[in-house]
Amino acid sequence: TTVSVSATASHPIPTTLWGQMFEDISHVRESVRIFFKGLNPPRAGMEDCTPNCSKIALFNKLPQHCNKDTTAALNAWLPIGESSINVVADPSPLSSALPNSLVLVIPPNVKRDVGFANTGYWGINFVKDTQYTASLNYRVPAFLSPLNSPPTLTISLLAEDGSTLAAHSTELALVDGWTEVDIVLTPDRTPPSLANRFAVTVSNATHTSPAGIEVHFALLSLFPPTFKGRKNGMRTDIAQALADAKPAFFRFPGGNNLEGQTTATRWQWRNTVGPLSQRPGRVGDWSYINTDGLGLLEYLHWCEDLDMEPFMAVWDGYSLGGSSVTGDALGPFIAEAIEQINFVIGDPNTSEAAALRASLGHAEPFKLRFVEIGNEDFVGQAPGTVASRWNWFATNLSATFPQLHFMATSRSSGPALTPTPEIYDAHNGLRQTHSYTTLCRLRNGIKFFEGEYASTSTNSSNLYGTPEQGRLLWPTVAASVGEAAFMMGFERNADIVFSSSYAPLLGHVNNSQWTPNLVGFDAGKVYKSTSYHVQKVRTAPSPPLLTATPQLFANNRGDEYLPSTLPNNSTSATLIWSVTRWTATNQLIIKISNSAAASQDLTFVLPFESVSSVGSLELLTGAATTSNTPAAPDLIAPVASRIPVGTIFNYTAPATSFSIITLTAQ
Ligand SMILES: O=S(=O)(O)O[C@H]1C[C@H](O)[C@@H](O)[C@@H]1CO
Repeated sequence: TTVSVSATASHPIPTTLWGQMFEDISHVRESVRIFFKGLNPPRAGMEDCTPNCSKIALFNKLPQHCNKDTTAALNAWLPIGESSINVVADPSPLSSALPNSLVLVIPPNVKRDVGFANTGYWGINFVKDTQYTASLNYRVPAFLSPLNSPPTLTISLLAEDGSTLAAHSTELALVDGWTEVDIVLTPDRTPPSLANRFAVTVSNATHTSPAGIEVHFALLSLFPPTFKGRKNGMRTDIAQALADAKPAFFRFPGGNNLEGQTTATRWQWRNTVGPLSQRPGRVGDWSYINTDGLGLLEYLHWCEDLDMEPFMAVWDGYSLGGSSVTGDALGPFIAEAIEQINFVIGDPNTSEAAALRASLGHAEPFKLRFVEIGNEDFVGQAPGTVASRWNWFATNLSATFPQLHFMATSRSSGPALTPTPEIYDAHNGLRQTHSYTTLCRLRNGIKFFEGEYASTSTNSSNLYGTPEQGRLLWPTVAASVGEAAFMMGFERNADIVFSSSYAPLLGHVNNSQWTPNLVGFDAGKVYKSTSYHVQKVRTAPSPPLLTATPQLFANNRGDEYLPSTLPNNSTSATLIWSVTRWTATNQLIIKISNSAAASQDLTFVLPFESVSSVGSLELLTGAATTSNTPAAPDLIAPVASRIPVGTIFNYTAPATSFSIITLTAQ
């Protein structure tokens, strides 16, 4: 195949082309940050726990949305010694948002320590000399019978064999009301496994009260060191992996998890900001409870810390259960969206929501240009309701915030919306072989955010089935090579595709509601998939450096597109390429995706006077069905090398491979 390249760029590559989308799916929101968090009380009449609830366990919210006295409310909680533990609606709760407590009952005449422990999100990773920040609240409803000395409260980190890695003891305050304990625990060694525990015990509490003595606990949390030291921040290894992919934007809070199954259980920004004790959490849309310990302000800090701009969604009246609000009834929800936006960009002197932001330490507005109206507002829609809701939201929000760009999330093919959307967030599931043609959209002034795509299955007629039906558990080399081809379609169409993101971004390997995911993780490690290696994209237009750890799309976005011989764009095509240029350094970036089972030869013809004689090659290849998995996390990684190039040069793309060739040409 001969590829002739034009020296005249057809269009720029937008800096927003590559980014990340995030939502609380597969337990990412909590376990990427906290080992476990506050126990939260069930509000009256909360839904019964679904079986999955037992998977949520950890200290988080579990009990909040599970009726008390249920085994689900105690999952991952273990009694220590001759104690019994339970979750109750506390008559004197820590806060109205958290009306439940975990109750430790200390029986009479107990001789040994009693208490409870938590096993974390399928384990807890402790490392020697690392500082873990523990916090809890307790109250002793009825004072212990007069004792010769006050009981001792001990908070400790335990290894699988029960040995103590770190511990801190304080006197149990026999006062009416809640006492907060905040301490730092530093393990004196690294335990051999992840099967470790966070433990709370009470000693020296001997008494003779036949019914036993209760100690109530609430809002317990344990934080590892966080990315950039943010309070209530992100686990450093996961945040670093995401940062290394140099995302230009960050879409949040969903995805399905924005929508709620009902209007009442939608994501509500105000319930996700302020002190953790004031965050009631909600029944999320992926079969488990969201504590909302990671809320709107934490998302915005995340954007600042990774130099990403927010693509923030507002709830638009439609919920996954099929209920939708339309017409005048949308008023309160439009007001809620206006306050949410004002929390991000408003003036603290004129907006209460902006003043709340200032009171939480960020007086300056955050950077915000793009706001999505809902998510996938085409699923199960009563005809036309989305048109009505879009009209209400787009009309009111653009009148209030004329500087913002609003994205529609219904299908651009219909129903017709007024006002005409400037942008649609299109979602493309992809089969294993790229569907390059999908991208040839109408050019009618509309811009596209390819907001969710991934190669999900080897079965093009069943993209979201079971593994037996072809669904991928992990990205495979073939899937990632297919995505690379699809992504080159974004470059070729970057005059109308201004942004794109793979979905889902993250998934806990011990309990995912979706596969494949770009980055997997467990309590101790991060697993970078073959698709993650393809995704890494730089935002800043600076020359790609042949770094020690080769990056693929990262460092290789280029800032303008050079037309070249168009590849065969049938869905059976197996050889796709694109050429972009860094104008600052006259470097060409040639990307080639070969999804065939055999290598394919290409000849590049470059219309430049002088071309470097040696180029850098970053190559991702391997057996088509291989994946990086927890068992073999680094099986497939990009390999950097140098190859001969020139004004005319040949390149053989290996079978099932994605290649990036960088050279200088002027
Ligand atoms: O079942 S789907 O609609 O395909 O769910 C997809 C689309 C939705 O926005 C996101 O939350 C989810 C996983 O990426």
